[in-house]
Amino acid sequence: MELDKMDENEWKYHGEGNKSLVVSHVQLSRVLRLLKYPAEDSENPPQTVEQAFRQIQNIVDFSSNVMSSLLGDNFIHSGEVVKLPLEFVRQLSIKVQHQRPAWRCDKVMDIYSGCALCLPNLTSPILHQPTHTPPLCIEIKPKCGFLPSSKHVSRDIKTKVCRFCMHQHYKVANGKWKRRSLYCPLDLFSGNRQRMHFTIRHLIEEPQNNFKIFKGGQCIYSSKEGIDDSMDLSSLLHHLRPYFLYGNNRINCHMSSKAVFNDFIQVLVNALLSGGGGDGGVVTDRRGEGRSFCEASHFSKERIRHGSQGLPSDSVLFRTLQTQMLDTLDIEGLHPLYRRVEQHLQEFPKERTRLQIDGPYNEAFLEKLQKCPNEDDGSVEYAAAKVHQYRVSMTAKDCSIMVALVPSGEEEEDDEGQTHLRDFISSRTPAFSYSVSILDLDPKPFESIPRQLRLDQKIVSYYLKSGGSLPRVSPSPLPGIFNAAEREDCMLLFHPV
Ligand SMILES: O=P(O)(O)O[C@@H]1[C@@H](OP(=O)(O)O)[C@H](OP(=O)(O)O)[C@H](O)[C@H](OP(=O)(O)O)[C@H]1OP(=O)(O)O
Ligand SMILES: Nc1ncnc2c1ncn2[C@@H]1O[C@H](COP(=O)(O)OP(=O)(O)OP(=O)(O)O)[C@@H](O)[C@H]1O
Repeated sequence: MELDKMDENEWKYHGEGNKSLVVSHVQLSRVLRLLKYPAEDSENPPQTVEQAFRQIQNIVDFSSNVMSSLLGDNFIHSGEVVKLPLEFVRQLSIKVQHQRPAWRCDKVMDIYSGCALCLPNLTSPILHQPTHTPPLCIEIKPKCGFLPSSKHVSRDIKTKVCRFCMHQHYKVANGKWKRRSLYCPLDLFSGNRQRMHFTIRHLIEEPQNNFKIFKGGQCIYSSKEGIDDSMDLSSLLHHLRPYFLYGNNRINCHMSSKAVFNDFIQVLVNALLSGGGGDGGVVTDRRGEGRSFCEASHFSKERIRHGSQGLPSDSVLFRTLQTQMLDTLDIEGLHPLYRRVEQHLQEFPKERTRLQIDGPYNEAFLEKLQKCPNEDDGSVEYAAAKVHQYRVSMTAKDCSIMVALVPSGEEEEDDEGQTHLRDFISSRTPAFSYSVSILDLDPKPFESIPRQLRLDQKIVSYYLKSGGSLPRVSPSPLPGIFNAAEREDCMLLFHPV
């Protein structure tokens, strides 16, 4: 890729979140992640070129020096900052505009700085030959997987119902989504295959911004407001079926929809529980079962046939959960420490640098949060270290996991000669090679803490006010594939491995 000869025709819209817009190269396995600004700032860039460059370099440093050490560097691709020709960026912005979802257009792409983050395209991890089956990539934004146990938590409900499940009520009431998702992160992070299987079905039913599927680098399944969901599911089934025809099925070409989805979910669960992130231990997640069950989950505990195995300590889910759990005080216990730092900075603004409030995100930063004492000694250093820990946990609560699956025997080297696809998932289901990555590991700003407290209060009060603690009704729009009987007894669909 020659940066001085960039051609917008070689790039296409790939996706976006709240802060960045991503374009992918039509041939190379590369993406560019560009910053976004509020639309009202579109006439005047809110930061200088140097500031934009620093912001993206901070993202790279935070990912490679801090998050990678906590999550396992084999899951992380930090990328590099690139400086692009401004004309290319402007043409690109015009080209992608009509493909952007309307609800994301309150922000515009940064066309002023020319700075971007260049990353491997995790949705097309290998340069597959057209004759080979394209890889399937599944992106999950799992959100917070534990219930707080901090003594600072003022509302009992927070220790019983997880933040995601409570937040769903608030999001639907505010019109962010039309329907509640019945996905529960505590089920996904449980390590119990039945619970994981059950909750992934709910991700498929109502993906919102938590679930996407790519085939050969193209998004084939995601939340699309206004589109008939059952049509979307039929089309997904059409895409998935060829991957799951095996043994006798390959010969007679028949497999029920239910069996296709079951096998797909089973392969995904296997990949999520497989190792790759570190020391290779077997099972070390010792959370008490009581604390790891959300009372709003639709999965009933009585259904558990096999006791929870916990998460393998080198799995992506274990590493993500451990990092999320650096939030030991809950936002309610953290906020007074944030105020202590804030007041200190008002008095001594130059201390911002020494306390590394905005970075640099280097080894010293990592050491500060890892060596933070257990007891509060009243110092600003203690408060800053707890805030650092909390911000790292926020990143882990908001990141996404990408699982790439390639039917076995089709793994190849990528354009850098690296073989990302490792191990082998083989059981009664078809065999896949896989790779697991974590994306969106940006540092959360220091200033985001007060917003976190306000949002927490709003979510909890709305949940209590709206009677959200009542048993949840299942509003399935998808008869035929996920019908009521299936939901009632997901156990019938689950094949233990
Ligand atoms: O606060 P939350 O839990 O709603 O998370 C925000 C996400 O909303 P979600 O609930 O996942 O739909 C939100 O995602 P969406 O824009 O809703 O897709 C962002 O990821 C936001 O992070 P940032 O401000 O862009 O760095 C996220 O904000 P942070 O809390 O990570 O700052
Ligand atoms: N390296 C990558 N390879 C392939 N696709 C990617 C990559 N990075 C991001 N994407 C895609 O682009 C989308 C938006 O990227 P990302 O989540 O980083 O944006 P964001 O604005 O930081 O999100 P958020 O709303 O969580 O703040 C992702 O959901 C993913 O589908």
